[in-house]
Amino acid sequence: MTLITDIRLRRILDSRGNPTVEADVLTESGGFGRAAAPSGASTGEYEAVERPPTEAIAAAREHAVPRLVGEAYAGNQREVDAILHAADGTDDFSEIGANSAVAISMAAAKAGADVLGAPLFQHLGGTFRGQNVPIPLGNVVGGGEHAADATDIQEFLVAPVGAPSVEDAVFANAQAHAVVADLLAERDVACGKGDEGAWAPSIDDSEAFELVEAAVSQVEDDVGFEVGFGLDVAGAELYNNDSENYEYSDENRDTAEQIAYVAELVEEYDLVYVEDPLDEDDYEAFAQLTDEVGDQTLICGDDLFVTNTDRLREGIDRDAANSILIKPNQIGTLTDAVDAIELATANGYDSVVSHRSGETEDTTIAHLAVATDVPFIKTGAVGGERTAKLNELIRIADDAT
Ligand SMILES: C=C(OP(=O)(O)O)C(=O)O
Ligand SMILES: [Mg+2]
Repeated sequence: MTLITDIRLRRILDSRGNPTVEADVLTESGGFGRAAAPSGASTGEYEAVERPPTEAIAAAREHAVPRLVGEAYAGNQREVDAILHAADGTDDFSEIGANSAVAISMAAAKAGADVLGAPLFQHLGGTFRGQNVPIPLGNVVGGGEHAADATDIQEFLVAPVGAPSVEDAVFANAQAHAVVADLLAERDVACGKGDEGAWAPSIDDSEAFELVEAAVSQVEDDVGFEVGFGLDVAGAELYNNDSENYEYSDENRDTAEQIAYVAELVEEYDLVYVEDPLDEDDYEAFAQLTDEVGDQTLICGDDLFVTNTDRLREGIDRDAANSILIKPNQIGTLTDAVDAIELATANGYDSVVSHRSGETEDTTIAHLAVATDVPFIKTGAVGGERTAKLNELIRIADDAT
């Protein structure tokens, strides 16, 4: 029934105005799935390779499409994804592009769900999933690679950890985003938004901490449940391999100083989440920080792990973190992403399913997060390509997908 009969690939726009790959998968019994690849800006060095969309599409048409059409069943995700790997023939999708691979992988999953007449999360996770919807981490202030002339730390994330429902959590994040705008206006700080819809003011990190702390506490008082905050430091972007320093606008920190700085931030602001506090090659420094504050907060590896089970296994062996960011396009298929989540869960790591800075209206990650029962999803606070996922989570909780 889910035999793939056609795959169509095209270039569409992403949220930055760049081209990305969209895939349609059609099946014998009329099933249809459509998905689009997101795209990172602060990409990890060890991610699967994103090719320019025109090249990725041509290569996938030549190598992958003929192996899938009339051969594979969209309902059998592992088979589809294994064929994508075999068709590519490299270990980083540098032939067909991780952007073509992930678009086809996700579109096949949607086609499989369509044939079943089931929501995507249920097709991916089984009938007992759907009761737990992850708490969204909402980016309200940011800079780094996502905005020019803004904070050094890439993302200040609101974490409504006490929210009784995903709907309450989504609205708390949006409220915090609005409160930050009011606080900036009171200070006469003009600003635009970064790639993920967070405010991107030209302020230093210490002022951003002050603002986000104030916004979070105002929202917490208003909503009556616990709202914390966290960070994506994007440490690899700050780290200079030559100077061996983390280079901030106002000062440089060596690795020991960076560990002490982040540990202090965790204490001072009671941070519930810290992503990529250190460089993507420095498992040892990650392990030191996790040893110091890992019992108080999530230390999450994004560029460190790149959704890759080999890198995650090394991290687990070295006690480098206690959580992993999951971005399907970092590794190229849903199977690989789910394998990373399962390895994490088996070893006591929390998984955080995540968007990319360049996004589309695609909602696959909302379903993936529910299907795999992860505690958190990071997908922005406002902006159409972000609210596409947030609103889908509300629909899933309302049994309306
Ligand atoms: C979402 C992120 O940014 P990008 O997509 O640019 O890697 C991130 O670093 O977590
Ligand atoms: Mg990150």
